[in-house]
Amino acid sequence: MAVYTEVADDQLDAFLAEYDIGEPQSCKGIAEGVENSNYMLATTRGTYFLTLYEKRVDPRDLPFFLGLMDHLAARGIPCPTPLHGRDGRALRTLADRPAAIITFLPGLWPRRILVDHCGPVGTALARLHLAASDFAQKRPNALSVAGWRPLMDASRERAHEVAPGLADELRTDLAALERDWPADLPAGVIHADLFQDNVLFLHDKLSGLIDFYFACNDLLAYDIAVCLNAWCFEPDRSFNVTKARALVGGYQQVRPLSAAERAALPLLARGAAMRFLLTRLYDWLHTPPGAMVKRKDPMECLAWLRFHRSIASADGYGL
Ligand SMILES: Nc1ncnc2c1ncn2[C@@H]1O[C@H](COP(=O)(O)OP(=O)(O)OP(=O)(O)O)[C@@H](O)[C@H]1O
Ligand SMILES: N[C@@H](CCO)C(=O)O
Repeated sequence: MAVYTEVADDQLDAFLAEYDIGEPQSCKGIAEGVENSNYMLATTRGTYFLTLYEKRVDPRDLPFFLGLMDHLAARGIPCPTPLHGRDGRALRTLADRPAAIITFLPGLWPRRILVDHCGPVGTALARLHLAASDFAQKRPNALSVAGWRPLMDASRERAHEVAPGLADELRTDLAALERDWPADLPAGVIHADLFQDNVLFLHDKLSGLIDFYFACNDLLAYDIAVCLNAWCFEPDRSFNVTKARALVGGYQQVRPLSAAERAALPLLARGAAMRFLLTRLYDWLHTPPGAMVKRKDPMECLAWLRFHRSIASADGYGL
């Protein structure tokens, strides 16, 4: 259960006294999620989402994440809005942790991805990119190509515990990605983790984009590449070109891709598969037994990576 930090009643009362959102009625821990402690907070005025940021979030990044949500919500993106206290601050301290209250969005994330989910996800992603284009704060992507070798080094010696020969297999991919990674494609603020559990739907309509805690500045097309991995593979790990067409089609209704972005998609998708493989591999090997963190399967990403390796152009995705 993702409640690492318990909040005592008097701590909550003192915290809420800084806001103008009524009296607390209940504050229930939310079991899902692994990074932070999350609570559904009901007050006499409404329902809110309270997060206490745990150790994997660098507190120095929080003004970027909260400022970005403010910026996007003000431009009509269906993302949570941070609540500001009477002193104007959205970020404060609760139970010795950095903490913030954000609006509670309606909807549920889709347990089974359908083609009909993919178009709206692409469209929402493109809108996010455009809406963030005048966001002033910057946050480099620590998990882009320059960050992959150190991550690999941290797992190399034990990678065979996950799959025999894994480190050797990844060596060639990593070298190719480092050599060919594009530098001159359109860049801006990206979500960087728009997986199915970060998109809410209500009555078949996209109702929310959440979890901006990997957002950063990077290539816009890389965000599409993340989504090709996250949304277009079936549980049997086969690639679904209909989903890819819907996703990229939805994106291009709002922001058409340049020829160079289109051409770069196979490499970017291979890179995105590498990024999630390496963080999952690291967590797999370094999470102590009994920890509350639910580990995700790195082998799923290896299947994605192998597929993208075999794709020569965007045509290979049915685009
Ligand atoms: N603003 C929000 N409104 C409504 N539900 C939300 C909101 N933010 C998150 N949730 C829901 O709360 C749960 C936990 O959130 P989330 O997944 O962001 O947690 P997390 O600790 O950051 O973990 P992770 O990074 O692993 O996803 C999820 O079920 C998500 O759908
Ligand atoms: N979306 C990530 C988990 C971190 O949010 C993954 O699937 O590995």
